[in-house]
Parts: sequence; C-alpha cells; structure tokens
Amino acid sequence: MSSLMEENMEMKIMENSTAEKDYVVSLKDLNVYYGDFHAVDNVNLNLEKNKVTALIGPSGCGKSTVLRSINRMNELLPETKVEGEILFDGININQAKVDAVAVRRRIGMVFQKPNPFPKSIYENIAWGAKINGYKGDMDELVENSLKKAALWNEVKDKLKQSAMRLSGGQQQRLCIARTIAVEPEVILMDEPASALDPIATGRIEELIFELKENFTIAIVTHNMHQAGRISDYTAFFLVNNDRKGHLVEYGVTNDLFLNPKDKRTEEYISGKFG
Ligand SMILES: Nc1ncnc2c1ncn2[C@@H]1O[C@H](COP(=O)(O)OP(=O)(O)OP(=O)(O)O)[C@@H](O)[C@H]1O
Repeated sequence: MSSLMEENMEMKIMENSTAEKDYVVSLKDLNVYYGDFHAVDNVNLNLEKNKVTALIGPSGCGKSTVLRSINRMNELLPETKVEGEILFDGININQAKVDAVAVRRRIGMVFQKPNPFPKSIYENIAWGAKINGYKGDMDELVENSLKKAALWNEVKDKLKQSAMRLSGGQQQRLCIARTIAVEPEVILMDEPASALDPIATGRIEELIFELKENFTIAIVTHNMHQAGRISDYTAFFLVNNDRKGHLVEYGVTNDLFLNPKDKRTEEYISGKFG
C-alpha cells in the first residue's frame, strides 16, 4: 500500500468523528424504471464533497443505474423513467426544465471500457473544451488535463498520435483527462478499471486518490478490495425477491467493512454470496 493510501486510511478514521458534511449530490427517494421493470427502489444517498463514494453489490442490483441517474444519462435509454429528487448543489436537476447537457458538463462520467475518440490525443482533450466555447490557451488546458490524469509524461512527445494507439490503461487515463478538461465538479466512474491489468488498475486507483482533492467522485466497482482501498464511503446494494435494486447500507468505508450493521452486508463482504 502506498504512503498516500495509508495517509488516507488515517484520514478516514478521523472523519468518523466529523459531524458536519458538505454534500454535493443528494439522491432523495430515487426510483428508476425500465419500461414496466422497477429497477431501483427508493434510494437515498449522498455524495460528500472531495470524497470518493463506492457503490458495491452483486450484479444487477442497480449500481450503474443509480450512477447514470446522477448525471441524467438514464434518460438517453428508451422507456426509462427516473423519479425522485437528484439534488446537485441544492437544486433538483431531475426536472425537464433543467438542461441535461449542462448537467453532464458539471457531472462527468468515465465508463468501464475506455472510449477515446478515433482522433489524436490532443484532440481528445481539446474537443469538449472547444464545444463549450473555451477561450483560454488550449495547449495549456491539454497539458494540465493530461498532468492531472497522470498521463502527460507518457504522451507529451506524441500528442498528434491517434489515441487508439495507446494501451488500455493509457486510454482510460486519457478518458479521465478528457472528463477533467471541462472542469466538472463531480466525476462518476462505472467500473473504470475492470478492463485493465493489475498495474494499470493500480495507476487508476492512485489517480482517483489524487483527483479527489479537486473533484467529488462516485465509483461503481465489483472489486471489494478496490472499494476498501480507494473510497471514503461505501454504499452496498442488493436486489429484493421482486428484483428491485435497493440500498442496504451506507457508511464510512472502514465501518462498513469492519463493522457492518446489516447481516447481508457482512455476508457479501465476507464472500458468502455475490
Ligand atoms: N437499458 C436497460 N433496459 C432494461 N433493463 C435494464 C437496462 N439497464 C439495466 N437494466 C436492468 O436493471 C437492473 C439493474 O441493472 P444495473 O446495470 O444498474 O445493475 P448493476 O448493479 O450495475 O449490475 P452489474 O454489476 O452487472 O453491472 C438489472 O436487472 C438490469 O437487467
């Protein structure tokens, strides 16, 4: 474990005693339906500023659905209905009058499979900024974004090269750099390391640590060790007998892993099912 991670462990223990929380996102009674299928049942969950919140649970319990609701990506899927409040900086963004594209600019997303554009490394970063009418120095923005995503040193001499020629781990860091470039406040990550080898995964985990200084992060992961290593808070989801996904337990990661309140959490984290 790196010293950075050890430091974070200590921080996490100290945070246990902190009463006042600064929530950037609060989900209130979130329900999501795919057609007639009620996929997510009444979820209440907060994302604290500059913290990493991990969403864990067995396959199909609604983790990705909850994550996609936060920046209104679900509504891009046909016949999807999202009910409840999604408070972002205190405003309910789950309303037709709120511009979903503007929401996605402030709440960025990184997907399971790296999905760079078939363009140069430079263009991958500059694209979003250009669309948003960025007026600053583009070279500087590209460099800073790549630095923040811990990729600059590997690509600084080949910015004109196609992003498709990078390794999977480099592509994922490029996608993170692309997300950072438009300066979101929140970054949603849907199993961002599951397609990567252990070394590339380690780099992404280190990066998530560094990013939380500037961003609030929610990450879906199947890897409980990863959730334990990188997150400050963990939310554990399960499906009911009627297949609805719901939140079983949420808390400080150390507490949830070492001292779960719900028997089902304990069984899941001890590998009895999942
Ligand atoms: N586009 C969709 N249309 C219909 N049903 C969907 C759609 N996306 C997800 N579902 C269903 O909603 C439920 C929750 O899916 P979701 O992908 O959110 O779960 P998950 O916990 O992220 O799963 P996994 O860990 O396997 O990725 C599942 O029963 C899934 O089949």
